[in-house]
Amino acid sequence: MNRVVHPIEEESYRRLRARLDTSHFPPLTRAVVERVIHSAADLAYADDLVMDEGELAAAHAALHGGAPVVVDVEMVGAGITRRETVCRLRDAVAGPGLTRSAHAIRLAFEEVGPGALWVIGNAPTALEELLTLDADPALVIGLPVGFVGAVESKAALRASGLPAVSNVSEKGGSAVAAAALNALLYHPVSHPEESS
Ligand SMILES: C/C1=C2N=C(/C=C3N=C(/C(C)=C4\N[C@@](C)([C@@H]5N=C1[C@](C)(CCC(=O)O)[C@H]5CC(=O)O)[C@@](C)(CC(=O)O)[C@@H]4CCC(=O)O)[C@@](C)(CC(=O)O)[C@@H]\3CCC(=O)O)C(C)(C)[C@@H]/2CCC(=O)O
Repeated sequence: MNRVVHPIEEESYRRLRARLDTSHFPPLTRAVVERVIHSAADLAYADDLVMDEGELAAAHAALHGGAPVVVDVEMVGAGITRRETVCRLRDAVAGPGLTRSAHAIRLAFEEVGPGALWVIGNAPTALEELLTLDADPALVIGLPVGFVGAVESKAALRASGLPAVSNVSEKGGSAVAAAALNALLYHPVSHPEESS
């Protein structure tokens, strides 16, 4: 995607790189780490985020091949401005032992089926629910925030073996999760003829 980068964003990246050497990260990992840090102004994410370059490469191809993108809450979708997203929170209802966010994940899976990219930035219960489904995701960006359940749900994501972007701490949030997806959206698609 050809994107015109605003001078303020350019300056933000210049200052970020002056304070943190990210050059040792492989390309997609670097793109995600930098965009998350850029969105949160929090350099500590460099040691907190967990991801795998090979999984990112496969997810990047799926994303640019048209795989659907599902988000847990509208706030995450609002941050992903260059791609349509699926969010079923408005249709969801809370029940005994079920948050609206978790129900929304069930509804979204019924809509999109396997192979989607899932972006969870708010609700730990949404991530927990996703892990109970046979969703065969292209990627799970699991970056819910908070004191209750966020750390545990992200640890469960890592233990699941699914392709994932997560972090170890209580930090996260809608803007950070949207930024991680945007990093993959903005990263150029290389064509075989360009590398020969
Ligand atoms: C427990 C919940 C937490 N919410 C957090 C932080 C924020 N949530 C905002 C908003 C507007 C929404 N949060 C809901 C998702 C709502 N939040 C919850 C739930 C009660 C349970 C989720 C869970 O534990 O997994 C959840 C309701 C539900 O039944 O699922 C939201 C749907 C509530 C609503 O309006 O009905 C709503 C989502 C709106 C959307 O679609 O975008 C905040 C903006 C609230 C605020 O002003 O404080 C904020 C946004 C943070 C962000 O970056 O996303 C926590 C901190 C994640 C908290 C988790 C537990 C904790 O540790 O406190």
